[in-house]
Amino acid sequence: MTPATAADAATRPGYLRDGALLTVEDLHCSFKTPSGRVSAVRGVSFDVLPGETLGLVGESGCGKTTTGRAILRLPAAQSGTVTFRGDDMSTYSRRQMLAARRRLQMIFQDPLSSFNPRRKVVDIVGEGLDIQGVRRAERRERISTALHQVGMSVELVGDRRAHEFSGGQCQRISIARALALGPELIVCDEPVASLDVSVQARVLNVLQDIRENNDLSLVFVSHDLAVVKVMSDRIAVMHRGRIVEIGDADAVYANPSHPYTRRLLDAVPVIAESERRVTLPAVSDDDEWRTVDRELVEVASGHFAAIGEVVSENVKASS
Ligand SMILES: Nc1ncnc2c1ncn2[C@@H]1O[C@H](COP(=O)(O)OP(=O)(O)OP(=O)(O)O)[C@@H](O)[C@H]1O
Repeated sequence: MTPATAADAATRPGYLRDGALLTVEDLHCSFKTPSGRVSAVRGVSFDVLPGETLGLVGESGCGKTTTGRAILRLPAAQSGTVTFRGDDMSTYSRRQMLAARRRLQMIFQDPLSSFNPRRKVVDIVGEGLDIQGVRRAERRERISTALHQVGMSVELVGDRRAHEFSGGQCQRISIARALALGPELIVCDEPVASLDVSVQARVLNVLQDIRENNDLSLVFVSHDLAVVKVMSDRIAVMHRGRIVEIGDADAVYANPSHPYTRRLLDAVPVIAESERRVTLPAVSDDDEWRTVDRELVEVASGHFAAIGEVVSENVKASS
């Protein structure tokens, strides 16, 4: 996106790039509370290229979730612009916003709070398709493909109710629901934070696979810099409603410029290259044993010793 005027060019942060799929500029969000207005997001700007993952990281309460939700107007920001494929969505009507949901989706931290656990899996995954008025045959096909992409079979799980599944499986169902519409970008809000340690890596793997296979862009929100680093091409570090540092994930990791980023990094464990690949057990009947990046397991858990024990036990049991 090119600035329209000289004044725009002067105020536009230099790190925003031409050709971005999503551009967020000078976003401000606040909430009315009994004790006054809380300013949650204070002038946040970033962009995401096609196929790129931007990690949005920072401590609890710094405004990550509010930023992620504002992209989809859940709720809308007080001011600022969100541009998708060159279109300023801040000016969209409800109808236009509904249509945009085909291209922009969101995955929430707790899957069970984002769908009715008593519904059948096919109906949960088909929710967005129903809202968009997708025809029956195409609906069936899309649900089947989306479930397949998260490692589930519509024949095996389609007619079962969501409450019959584990937390990790429910998160995979919610990923399938987002995928069914064929989005170009998904905002993932702490997608593994509510999951058991051993399941987190599997869900992160599913996200990486679908991202690669669908050439998807992700905005990946997490309080855990290590998880974000594994998932992201680029990282934006948020502190008290502002982005204090943004850049290439490896560069931010190797050479953080902000003291707050350095503080976050100090909490991240380091893993030797030789110990990187491990095999994880299946977590459900339709899963297979799978070799994953140990860093994913480790950073997802933050408790490497515990995971190491589980992994070696399972490796032993299988040999
Ligand atoms: N609906 C709301 N009403 C009032 N205040 C809110 C609301 N949502 C968020 N806030 C406040 O806005 C600030 C940013 O919250 P937000 O949830 O975006 O942060 P976060 O970085 O995602 O933290 P967490 O990971 O804990 O959710 C916090 O001070 C929070 O208390």
